[in-house]
Amino acid sequence: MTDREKHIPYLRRCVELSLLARESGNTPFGALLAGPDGTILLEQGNIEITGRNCTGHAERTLMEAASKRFSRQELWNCTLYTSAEPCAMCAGSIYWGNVGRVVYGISEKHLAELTGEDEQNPTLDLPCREVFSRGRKPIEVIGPFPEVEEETAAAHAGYWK
Ligand SMILES: Nc1ccnc(=O)[nH]1
Repeated sequence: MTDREKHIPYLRRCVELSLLARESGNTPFGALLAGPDGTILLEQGNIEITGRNCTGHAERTLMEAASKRFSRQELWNCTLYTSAEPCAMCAGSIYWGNVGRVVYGISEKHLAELTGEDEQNPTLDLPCREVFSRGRKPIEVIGPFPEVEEETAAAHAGYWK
């Protein structure tokens, strides 16, 4: 198995989490935190609607939980997996939370095509690599993954107006 292939089961789990979020009345996004040995430490779906919280994106909510549970040094050796590329807010929380690696399924550009003109997700056009490039530490970013594009997009099918 190549290093790239090792990420795919985690991204598939993020898609499952995105579907669970959708079933629970939220937008279809899911994220998880994996430790240095690949153990899944935390899982999180989007909670912005049921939580009535505009910052309830899956990744930012995951980072809040992660920073309560783990030290900054521990988080630097962890990987945040997410169904869709983190927005600028979530990239900020990953940066401040000190997670060293991000792996995502579909790009923000692709997400913008899926969400279209829907006011509920006015997708930003600011790739997370650009956000991290203005920072003071080298956060590794891997994505998009064409291998999971279809199933990730399927979790959004019929959701956005
Ligand atoms: N990548 C994401 C975009 C929008 N909402 C989320 O929870 N996650």
